Amino acid sequence: MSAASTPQTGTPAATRDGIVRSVLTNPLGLLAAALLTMVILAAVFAPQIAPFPADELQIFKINAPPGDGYFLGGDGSGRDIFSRLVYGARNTLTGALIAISVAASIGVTSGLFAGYFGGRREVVMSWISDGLMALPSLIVLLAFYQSLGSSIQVSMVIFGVMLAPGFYRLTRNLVNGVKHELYVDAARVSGLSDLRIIVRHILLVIRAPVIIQVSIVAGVSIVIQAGLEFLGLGDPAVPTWGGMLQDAFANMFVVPTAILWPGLAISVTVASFVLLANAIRDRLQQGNRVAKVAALPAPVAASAVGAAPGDKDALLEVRDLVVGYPSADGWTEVVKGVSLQLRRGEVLGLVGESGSGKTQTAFAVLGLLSTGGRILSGSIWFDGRDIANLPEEEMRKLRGKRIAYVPQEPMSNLDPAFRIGYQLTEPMVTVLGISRGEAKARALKLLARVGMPNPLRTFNAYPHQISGGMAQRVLIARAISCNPDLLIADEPTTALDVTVQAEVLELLRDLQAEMNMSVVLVTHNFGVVADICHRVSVMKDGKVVETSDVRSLFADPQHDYTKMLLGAVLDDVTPRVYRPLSVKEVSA
Ligand SMILES: Nc1ncnc2c1ncn2[C@@H]1O[C@H](COP(=O)(O)OP(=O)(O)OP(=O)(O)O)[C@@H](O)[C@H]1O
Repeated sequence: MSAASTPQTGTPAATRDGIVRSVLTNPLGLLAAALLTMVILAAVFAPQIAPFPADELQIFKINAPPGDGYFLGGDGSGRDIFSRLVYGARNTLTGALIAISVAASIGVTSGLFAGYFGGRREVVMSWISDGLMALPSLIVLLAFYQSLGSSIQVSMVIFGVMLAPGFYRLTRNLVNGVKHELYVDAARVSGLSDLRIIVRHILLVIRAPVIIQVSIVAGVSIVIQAGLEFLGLGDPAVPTWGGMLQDAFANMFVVPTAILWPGLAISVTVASFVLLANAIRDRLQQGNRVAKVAALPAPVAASAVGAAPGDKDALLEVRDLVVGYPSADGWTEVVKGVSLQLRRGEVLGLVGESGSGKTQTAFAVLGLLSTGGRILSGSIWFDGRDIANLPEEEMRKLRGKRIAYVPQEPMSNLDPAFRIGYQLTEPMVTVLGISRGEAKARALKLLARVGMPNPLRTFNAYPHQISGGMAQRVLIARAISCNPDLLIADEPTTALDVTVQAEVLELLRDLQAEMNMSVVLVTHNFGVVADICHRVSVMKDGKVVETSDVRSLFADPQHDYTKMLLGAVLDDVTPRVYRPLSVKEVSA
């Protein structure tokens, strides 16, 4: 289940390549990247590109029209507008770079530490951040201009400090969102230092939103810088777009077109930064969908494969199921031609090592594959109907009512914001169409049935007020509340402690027998298989390598992989005596 709930993101390099490629395949992203590249190249190679030095005056070219070596004409002092635009790009981008560097280094560093360590550090940093945000940036810049002089670089340093709270808040919130992830705990437990965890694990996760913020702030800095220069607060000796705007504005009635060029340079550059940020954001919102997906083969249509099973007792028959996820090289198959059969009232164990495709097979039956996942071929016959790739509305009618699901992690499957009672009654009201009162009465009976000592108290409790074992019982109660024909349980006892595991397993077995439910039990625990299953399919690398009734599997495993799995479990242990109920006994 872990892999299913944690989509594969590939290596950082691959992800970076993916982002770059998809930004460049987005027309607006490509346009923005091309324009910004031109501006950056102009800034870097200004001395080579500009035909004249930025300050070279030609007295007879004052306000001259384009021509005679001045591509865009002369400004009010007889300087080449084109050359000043090119040098202006250099100074304007440098100013923006200063503001971003200051803002991002202060904001991201403090956000990382405040978010990660929390406590007083976070309180103090948040006060400072809130204080800075409360100050009006423009007034502060004017005040500093008065005392520090006309350097636009100094103004940009101060502006960077004023922008730092934006980065601080973003980073702190992102860190708060990821610092309790299991992989961060695992890194901590494995002895990594806090600094290393922050740099290796957390920074990597938060980098994309920070890049988007950088892009937006770059645009804002250019606008503010140009505004200050336009007000005459820059160094008149340094060519900048804002300074050019001021100069052109002064001569607006003589040469109205002169204002066009710096205005265009500022607008195009700022728009490019914003479009680039949007393109990156769009890419991130698409998750891991790669650009190639459109070219991949369409999934099979429902009912396109084979005929319904002849066996009237068969509730579920999975035939040659192939499940894939898009990757840079096409579809990666994670389930490779799985076939399973399940009769009414039967419990089928799906065993295999981690990553063998058990959960993906179960999720395909539920129609709940993670984003991008598809059934590429095969069929899933449920009660005489092929439900592979059934439209979502149709699938929704089956889920909950006819096919129910018990997850591995009870706590994360209960919404902490709602009482247990609401979470139990809501599906019944929606799926069965009964009244709230009826649903409540039924929920209380179910809670008593799954072994809650005080059903009413559990009904009124929030998820954090009950234990993991109780939460799993609640989820089992919810799963059976609409009398499903098929229950899919994905490692339902793995997250529980050993004594509770046995009780929950016993509960599942009793309920299965009482309701004559068919159950697919995903597990890697042969003890669980022996306790509750009638038949078992062993999976390896996305394929079923052996299917047999449980007794034969333990007595005479056929496949080497099954022998190896059993050997690993049964080494030095006397196999327990096993006698599951037969389907007939269960139905009787
Ligand atoms: N969203 C996804 N995108 C791409 N590959 C995935 C995705 N989810 C799962 N996989 C891959 O599918 C394969 C099978 O995963 P699955 O979760 O079915 O394994 P499992 O047998 O249930 O293992 P476990 O017992 O650890 O849950 C794994 O190689 C996994 O990496």
